[in-house]
Amino acid sequence: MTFTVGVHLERELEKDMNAKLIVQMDGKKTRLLTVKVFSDLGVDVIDSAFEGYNACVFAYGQTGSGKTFTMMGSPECQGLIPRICRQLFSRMAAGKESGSSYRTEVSYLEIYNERVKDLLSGDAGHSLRVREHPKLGPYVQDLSRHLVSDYDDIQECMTRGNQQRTTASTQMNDVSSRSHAIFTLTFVRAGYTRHNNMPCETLSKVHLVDLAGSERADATGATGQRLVEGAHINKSLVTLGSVISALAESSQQADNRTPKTKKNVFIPYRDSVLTWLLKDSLGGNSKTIMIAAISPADCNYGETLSTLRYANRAKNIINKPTINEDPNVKLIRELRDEIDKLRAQITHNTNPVEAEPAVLATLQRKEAQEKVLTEKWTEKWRETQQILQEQKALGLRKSGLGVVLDSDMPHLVGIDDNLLSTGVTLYHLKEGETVIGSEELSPTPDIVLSGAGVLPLHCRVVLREGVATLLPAPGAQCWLNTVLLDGPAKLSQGCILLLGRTNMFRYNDPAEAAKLRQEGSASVMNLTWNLK
Ligand SMILES: Nc1ncnc2c1ncn2[C@@H]1O[C@H](COP(=O)(O)OP(=O)(O)OP(=O)(O)O)[C@@H](O)[C@H]1O
Repeated sequence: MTFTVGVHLERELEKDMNAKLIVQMDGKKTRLLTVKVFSDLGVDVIDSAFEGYNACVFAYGQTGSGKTFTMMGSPECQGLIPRICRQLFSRMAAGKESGSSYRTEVSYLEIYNERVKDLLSGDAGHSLRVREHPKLGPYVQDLSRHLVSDYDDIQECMTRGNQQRTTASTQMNDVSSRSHAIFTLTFVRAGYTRHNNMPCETLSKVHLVDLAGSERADATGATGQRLVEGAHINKSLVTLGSVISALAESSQQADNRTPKTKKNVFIPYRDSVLTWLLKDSLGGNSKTIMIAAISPADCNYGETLSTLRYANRAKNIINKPTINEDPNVKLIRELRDEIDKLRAQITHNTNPVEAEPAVLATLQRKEAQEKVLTEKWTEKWRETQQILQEQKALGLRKSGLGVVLDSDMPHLVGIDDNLLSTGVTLYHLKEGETVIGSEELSPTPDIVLSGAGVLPLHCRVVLREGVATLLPAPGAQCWLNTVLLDGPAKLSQGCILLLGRTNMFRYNDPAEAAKLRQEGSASVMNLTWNLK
């Protein structure tokens, strides 16, 4: 039997939709033109984040069908997660130019054998508890969240998390994911609208989920640990299936115009950690996309059919996404609306004359309220941006087993002579004056020291145009490179300070150090110290 397949765009509907030809037939050859998954789905996710909607993408399919390849990809061919992150940051860069500000945090977890593990904490072996907040819904207690300010930061998180993820070799896939992984971006966008200078602040949560693959034990040849993992994976995927079916049924009922036939559909979110954590994404306030990954092989016919049935049911779910606006910003907008109406009322003088003083008084009250709220919001956002800049300046990053602090601000690093102390202390010096003393001083000094010989006001460090000068308080013991100071002294890169009898610090000035490195004189300076 022969089939003839004609491929051409002829239906008016297809033409009206500007559809493109993606299947070409040439004799017995069939050519499928590349379908651009990122432009189709990824861009929607980024748009949603910028508009303040929650979004979720999850890849579902049997083991080895390409879920991880679709979501994460490889260094040569990036998947949806890195592409979405990259594009998000390039859009942010454009937005910053037009006055918007952003705050992005990342968390990355895996659900392995029904236990949640933080892929970005130093202690990934430790399992975390899932709890439910009455308003905000399910969340993972103590999950680490990482501030990221550019694509490099986020890429570092992805790489670190992927290295921690549980994978194993099975007969179906050399590097099979044995866990569900959820990469979450929490994205805040704030600024002022151009046309009426209104504060605006929205928050969006974007979950990017790479599910573990469904598998048949006979096909994967799993035994022992792999079999246990497979059982957990399958159980949570069955629950996901039940949740999807129940939600689809509930959505169809909501569409049904005869309310008498409606019954409450129970959604078994809590039957698995995966569905519990994705509760809002699956059936609530989120724009959610399911990617069905299927195998083209005939031997996987049954699994492929099952995946397509899953996807078909998921299609019927109707979510109710809403823009997550900051409550204060919403209040300011409502107040401004009221103020506009009151002003119009006074201008058009539609009310009886005796009502006017009352209207005026209300107007003044609302204006004062609006002013205070706007000022508070502006101050809060300014502080957030300052903290972000300071954290970026602090630049904590992991390097192999070590942690490196890339600070570009002048700072003091504590050198502790207490054998039992284990922490590392770093104090940034701010532009202007940094007050150093004990906690007896009021107001509290910027740097609080304790120990023998520390006066309430011990000294001040004045930083102006990159030059730091230490000014000892009268009678205070301030030693600079073993010399007791009797007046102001300029601090230079690498010098050692002893304040009181026990507080020792090294002063670092990254700008000065970079200059010295360029001049090649760092080695000379080191030698000088050693000789002293
Ligand atoms: N579109 C593709 N192009 C090239 N290689 C692909 C593609 N999709 C998947 N692969 C390759 O197929 C193998 C299996 O893919 P992947 O690990 O993404 O499957 P998976 O569905 O995540 O499996 P599991 O559920 O077992 O984790 C990998 O080696 C991957 O590089």
